[in-house]
Amino acid sequence: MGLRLGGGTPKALRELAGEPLLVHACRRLALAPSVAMIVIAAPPGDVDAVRALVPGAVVVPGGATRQQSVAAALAAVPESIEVVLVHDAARALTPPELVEAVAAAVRSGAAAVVPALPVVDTIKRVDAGEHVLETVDRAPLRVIQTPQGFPRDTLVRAHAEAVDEHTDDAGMVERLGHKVHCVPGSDLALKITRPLDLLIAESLLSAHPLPAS
Ligand SMILES: Nc1ccn([C@@H]2O[C@H](COP(=O)(O)OP(=O)(O)OP(=O)(O)O)[C@@H](O)[C@H]2O)c(=O)n1
Ligand SMILES: C[C@](O)(CO)[C@H](O)COP(=O)(O)O
Repeated sequence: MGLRLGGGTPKALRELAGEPLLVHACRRLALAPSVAMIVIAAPPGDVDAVRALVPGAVVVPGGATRQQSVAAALAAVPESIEVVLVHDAARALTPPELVEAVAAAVRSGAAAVVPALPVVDTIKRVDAGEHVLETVDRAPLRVIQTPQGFPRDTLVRAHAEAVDEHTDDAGMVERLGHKVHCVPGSDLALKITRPLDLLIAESLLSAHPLPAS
């Protein structure tokens, strides 16, 4: 619903440079040679609007949580598709090269692939009163982005066997005991979450337009 971004419109439909985030995201996905089809889990009240925005995509109603939305979209992926990438419309400027790198790593045999960036700030753990308990070693920490890639069967099993809510799909595959492989993430794949992120995205978009087709 884009509550942290504000504005009263489901986030995927909020505009960046005159076009919905969803359209920016799908355009970049479609430019990755590995992407054969796009399935969108849309806000349930906006399914028709989303179909009109991305005519080539399969559109299904999303769920109450991100995990439920992914499960709904996954159920609409044909059996013939062997590699599934799960992406956030909120990461609207994710470059096609990153999409392709994730798909390639899955094809090379990984059970789960995530784009990862190093942590740039000092990280501290705090108690309920906001008192610092410890300063965490940030060297082994990573910020995780999307798209996240999986062999279809692995992702289907992870969703079928999930007993609690996860903030990403790789976390569910991790729970099955599989190794999750990191590929270098991208600053362009930032998740547009707060109003500041929209300003940053505007600036990134003018600095990194897609090549004219
Ligand atoms: N029920 C939901 C909730 C989120 N998402 C998607 O998951 C991605 C990451 O979620 P987030 O950034 O948390 O989006 P919102 O849930 O819209 O944000 P907020 O929590 O601020 O409302 C977004 O592309 C969003 O569209 C989804 O498909 N289904
Ligand atoms: C999937 C994700 O984008 C990876 O960083 C993130 O976990 C989504 O989290 P949100 O709380 O639903 O924004």
